[in-house]
Amino acid sequence: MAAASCGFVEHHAHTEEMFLVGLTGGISSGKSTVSSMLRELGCPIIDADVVARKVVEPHTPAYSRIVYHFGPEILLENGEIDRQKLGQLIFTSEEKRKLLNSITHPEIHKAMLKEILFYFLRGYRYVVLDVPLLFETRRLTQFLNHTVVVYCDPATQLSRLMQRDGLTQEQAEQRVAAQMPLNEKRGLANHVIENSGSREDTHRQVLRLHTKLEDSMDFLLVRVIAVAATAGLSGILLYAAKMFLS
Ligand SMILES: CC(C)(COP(=O)(O)OP(=O)(O)OC[C@H]1O[C@@H](n2cnc3c(N)ncnc32)[C@H](O)[C@@H]1O)[C@@H](O)C(=O)NCCC(=O)NCCS
Ligand SMILES: Nc1ncnc2c1ncn2[C@@H]1O[C@H](COP(=O)(O)OP(=O)(O)OP(=O)(O)O)[C@@H](O)[C@H]1O
Repeated sequence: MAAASCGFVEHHAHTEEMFLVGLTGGISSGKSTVSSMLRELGCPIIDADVVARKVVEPHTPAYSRIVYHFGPEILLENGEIDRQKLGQLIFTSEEKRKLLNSITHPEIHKAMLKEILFYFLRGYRYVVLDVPLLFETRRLTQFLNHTVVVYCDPATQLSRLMQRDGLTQEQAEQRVAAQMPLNEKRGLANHVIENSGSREDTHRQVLRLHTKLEDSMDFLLVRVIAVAATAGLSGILLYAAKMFLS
């Protein structure tokens, strides 16, 4: 079985050798930055924010339920959901946020599962799931072998968020407050990427993480070889016993 970069193996997939990596963090802490670095290294990434956009496209079940509950005033002229408007509603009301989550999250998880299967069928050994609300929903954590939190200090997170999304400080603080504190998430993860510094510094840490994930795969290969060797040895012993007894 030939192993190549980032969990990709030629030939068919074996479910017992597959594993999932959860990548999370806070809003604007740098998940996309880290996941694009991992993607450049060849890792298969499933981005929950991208999936979340697909499952609310017009004519989908989640779209109909959002329009039913939030009203047609939530739509743009072309019929698509006005994400900015919906964002303003759900980041200022916990009740509305919970309602939107109850509509979108089951659809997001189903669509992600399909993508995971697609990667595994193509022979990838592991898939990285970029999920902002990984520890808030906890639905996926039981399936993960590694969890990675992209951390940055609160002041840097706030200023990057304000700058990227053109938000006021109050709006940015509301969005940060809608999630589990980043410090708490850091304590729940197996691996932490500290992204308060430069991109180069983050890149160095991503390279180290990548090596660790590849090593996990080596461990699995060693395990497979050990099992094969044990099976081979048992075969020889069985053959010797038969010869001895006959
Ligand atoms: C509220 C929406 C319309 C805002 O869309 P917009 O394009 O402006 O932002 P985008 O989707 O890129 O999300 C940006 C970030 O906001 C944060 N965020 C998004 N939804 C939520 C939520 N329900 N609760 C807390 N934080 C959230 C995440 O950190 C995410 O990375 C959109 O985020 C949405 O539909 N959210 C509900 C689905 C969801 O939970 N998505 C997160 C992935 S599981
Ligand atoms: N190390 C860094 N140095 C400078 N700017 C950075 C660094 N890391 C990320 N940024 C910038 O900070 C902003 C947030 O980063 P990014 O989009 O990767 O976060 P995110 O966690 O994916 O956000 P969200 O979950 O809200 O989509 C972006 O504008 C990005 O270019």
